[in-house]
Amino acid sequence: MSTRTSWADLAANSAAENTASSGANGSVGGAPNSGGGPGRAAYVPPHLRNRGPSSDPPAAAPPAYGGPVAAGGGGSRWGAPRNEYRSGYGGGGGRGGGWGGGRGGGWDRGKDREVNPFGDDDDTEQPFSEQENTGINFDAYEDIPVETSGDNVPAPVNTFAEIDLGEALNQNIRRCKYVKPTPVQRHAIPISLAGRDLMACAQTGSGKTAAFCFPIISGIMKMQGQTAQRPPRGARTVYPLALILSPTRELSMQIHEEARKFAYQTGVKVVVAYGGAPINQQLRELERGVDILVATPGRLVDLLERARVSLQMIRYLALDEADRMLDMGFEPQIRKIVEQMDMPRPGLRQTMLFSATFPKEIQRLASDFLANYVFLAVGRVGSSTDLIAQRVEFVHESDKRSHLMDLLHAQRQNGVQGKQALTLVFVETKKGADSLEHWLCVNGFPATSIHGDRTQQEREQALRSFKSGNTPILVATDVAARGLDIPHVAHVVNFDLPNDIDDYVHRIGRTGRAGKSGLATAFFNEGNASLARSLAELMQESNQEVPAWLSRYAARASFGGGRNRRSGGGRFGGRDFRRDSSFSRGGSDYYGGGGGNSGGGYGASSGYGGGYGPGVTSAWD
Ligand SMILES: Nc1ncnc2c1ncn2[C@@H]1O[C@H](COP(=O)(O)OP(=O)(O)OP(=O)(O)O)[C@@H](O)[C@H]1O
Repeated sequence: MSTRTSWADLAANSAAENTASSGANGSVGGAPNSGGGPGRAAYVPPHLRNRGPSSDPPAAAPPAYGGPVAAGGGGSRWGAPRNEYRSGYGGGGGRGGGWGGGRGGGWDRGKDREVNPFGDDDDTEQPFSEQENTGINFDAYEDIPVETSGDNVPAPVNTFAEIDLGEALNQNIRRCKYVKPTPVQRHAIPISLAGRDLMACAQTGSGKTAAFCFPIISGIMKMQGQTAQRPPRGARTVYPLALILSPTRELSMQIHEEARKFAYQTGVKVVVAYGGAPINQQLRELERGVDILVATPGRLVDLLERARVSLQMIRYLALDEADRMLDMGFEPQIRKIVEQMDMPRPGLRQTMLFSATFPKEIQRLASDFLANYVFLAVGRVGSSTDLIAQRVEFVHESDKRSHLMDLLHAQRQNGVQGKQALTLVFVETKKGADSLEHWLCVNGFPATSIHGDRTQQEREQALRSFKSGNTPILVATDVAARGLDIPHVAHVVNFDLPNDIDDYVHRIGRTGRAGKSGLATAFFNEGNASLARSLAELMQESNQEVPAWLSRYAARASFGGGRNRRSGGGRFGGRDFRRDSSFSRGGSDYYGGGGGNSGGGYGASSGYGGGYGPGVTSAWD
């Protein structure tokens, strides 16, 4: 295909950038440019993997992905078992509500034993100006338009130093080598610190996790000097002060890892609970004390029903991937957690919703959870970043495998100094993932897979192996589409395109993160006609070259009324649904009319919950 040369160049550039700073990725280097060279883990075909105990030794190596629960074996990081709420910890630190508590107060006894999540025990302080997060190109974000709406929106800041986050947290920000806030952080952090509810939409990879973690950690640090009222206490019930919900186990683990770094030596304890892992270990970890609970909805409901967690003391609620959390698949569970248990009402708690996409219908649903909130959009709602070069190639279903092989061969040839760039390949079904993985391995391309039919241990092992470069190709269903921050992913291939353009945005967002560039290639054929228009629009908006044939598909399509209209309307501005006078329930430009779009409307699209039959992507936990 004529795009081949330019594709290869792009892949090489993207790979170069994504491997340039791969000091932490040393295990990649063993087999220069080789797919299946010596030293690779022995390949086990998918059909043999679920038999008997997994060949993966549990937590044999320091897990790149959390293993926070399994890693608890060394005893409590916090020393003596903690009480569950703030008052139990003050211990008379007695500095009042100010920052004294950040370093002082009754927490010191536990801090000494806290595992250092940075692994840099020398603790050398660096000023903000003398460090950098390697490879971050902040200029890439400078021109992005920002829109806020709501009453009395607090002003943005330009530096972390301007924000009163507390010294212990500031030190962790320096340890993370975050020199200055990303645009979403510049706006969202002051809004949250001012106590306002927030619905925030910002591009993939632009630092949303820190944007909701910093104010939560900082707020809890401020509470440390205060005396909270003890709730009437069940035998072993714990009372977190903050709850962060996310749709997948791996994303919850990742948020936990991040939050633990940000909270290091602040005295704020972060615990994670997710399905597929033994609940007893999670219960033990909770019993040692929890300020911030990161969880997937299913496991949290379980904990609530066992009365092991109470939400009575929640002051902060954050929904990451909030549009996903409120679509038809998850909404009932989220409503149960937020509205039907003992969580304080909107206004009595602070609620933050974050995502890269926010369809208006979901915005409307989400507003039930918020009080007098600020709407923040960094870039257009649901847009993708220009940092990702997007390619769409017309590939018949029967040619997809050989086409993928061509891409991978080209990529191998352009591999940079023996370091193979990571490639993430999205497919529609779990069976499809297994079979493509098998085929790739048989053909000399070490691959692994992640999907809902694999055990949690297998999922985590697959991610570790991918991240380390041992298996530089990961075949995934949508379970890996959102939120995962995997360094060095140079190329995302949409082997099967999703039905929903927002899913496409999240998938390609696994590359081109934190100012780095990336490449996304999609295989398009007649079966994807319903996506043509929104895809062409998205590409145009992100300054990508739209192939003429795709424009023809887009023009031909009378699919405009369906779900695949771009999130939030067609121009910058007016994307807060409260501003859109034409918006009303059931009459939105998203769900009305329908046109013959197979992906259109609730229920029909795989992106919207229902119908998880065997072999069908059921990505969510
Ligand atoms: N201020 C900062 N300076 C440098 N790097 C940052 C900064 N903030 C975040 N990062 C890094 O940027 C990367 C992406 O951040 P994050 O995972 O929070 O993105 P996101 O917006 O949540 O993406 P997604 O929409 O895919 O979930 C992470 O590796 C994070 O450590």
